[in-house]
Amino acid sequence: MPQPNSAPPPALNSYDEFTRLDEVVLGRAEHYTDHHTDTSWRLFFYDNVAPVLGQQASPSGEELLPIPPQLVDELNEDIAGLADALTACGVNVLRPAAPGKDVDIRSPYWDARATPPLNVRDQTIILGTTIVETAPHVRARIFENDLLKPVFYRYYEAGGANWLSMPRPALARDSLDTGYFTRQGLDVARATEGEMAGVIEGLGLEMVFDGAQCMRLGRDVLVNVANHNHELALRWLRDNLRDLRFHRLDAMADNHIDSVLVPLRPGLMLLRSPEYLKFLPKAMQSWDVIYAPETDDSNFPDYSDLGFVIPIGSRYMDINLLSVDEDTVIVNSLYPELIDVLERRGFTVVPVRHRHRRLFGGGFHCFTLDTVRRGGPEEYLI
Ligand SMILES: NC(=[NH2+])NCCC[C@H](N)C(=O)O
Repeated sequence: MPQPNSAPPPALNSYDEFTRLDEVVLGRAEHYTDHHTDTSWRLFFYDNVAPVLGQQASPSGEELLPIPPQLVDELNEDIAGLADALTACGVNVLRPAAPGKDVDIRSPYWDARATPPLNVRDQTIILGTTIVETAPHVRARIFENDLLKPVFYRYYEAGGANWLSMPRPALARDSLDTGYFTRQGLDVARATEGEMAGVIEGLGLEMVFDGAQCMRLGRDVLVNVANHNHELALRWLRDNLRDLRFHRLDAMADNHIDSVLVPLRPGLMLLRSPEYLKFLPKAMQSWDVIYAPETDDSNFPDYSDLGFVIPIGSRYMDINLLSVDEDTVIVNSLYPELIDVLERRGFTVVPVRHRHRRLFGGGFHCFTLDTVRRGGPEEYLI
């Protein structure tokens, strides 16, 4: 509960990715001890992990893949740098509660080692003045938002904020759609074999969706739909948030799109490559584009000595920048090529080091949930 003398929190208001940021939730990585590489995890990261599954992911059929603690310490150091940079930019930084221990969770159909609330972009979308909790794909993440509840109640108690939650999926044996991969001719056996989850008779594909499948542009929201799990979620969004216009992006990526596309200001976006233009709404195809510059392998740490080499994120993770306002962006200092391009376009770049972005599946946009920005439900797609 708020202390009697503390200033009232600002009202939840977040309609876009680029207007002036006043308050943000920044994830944390304590107790990130393992990747629980069950079927839900393997399918979620299949684009990145398929080539290495069967090698490092489960060397002896074990589902828990221990993460060397040194890497988590270094990740926490880099997140502390991000917190300092945000504060120096005048942004109020809130944190999820800490898990306080390694957490094992169990549903009637499966069990999992819980993931800490690091990529807080994923299980929630702020749509204007509404907190929308989404429907996790990865079983290990199903209770992750519990640790954000103190923050959500802070806004809810202050008034002005609505709070909705998609139906919580059971994530039973047949809940997840493998269609995105099979349509590309890929064999998903390496993800689905050894599936431990129980069956719920009569339950097929469920609504399953992550917040990071959306990009917000005022009244318009782009939504990546790569399979039937997502299709159900898009319908739910349309039914429940009637003042917003949702634009379906047809399988622009397997799930998240924030390492493909980041709108920088009205009329200008950062895009992974020209191949992605065709997925965007017509009105956006005429925007000015900054394409992600090539980067060097030397900008990525070498993990061979640690024997831990599962990249769950792609080489493009650093597209995933966070805008403080339409002229100021926080960018990984280990992507100097992008910093250079943005500075030449007149941006003030705040460089923050982030070493292990490919191991924890997130960049600065993923690690943050921007709860208070100044923009409203503007019309940017005209
Ligand atoms: N919000 C996030 N966790 N985004 C991460 C997207 C990562 C994307 N799948 C890639 O490998 O590039």
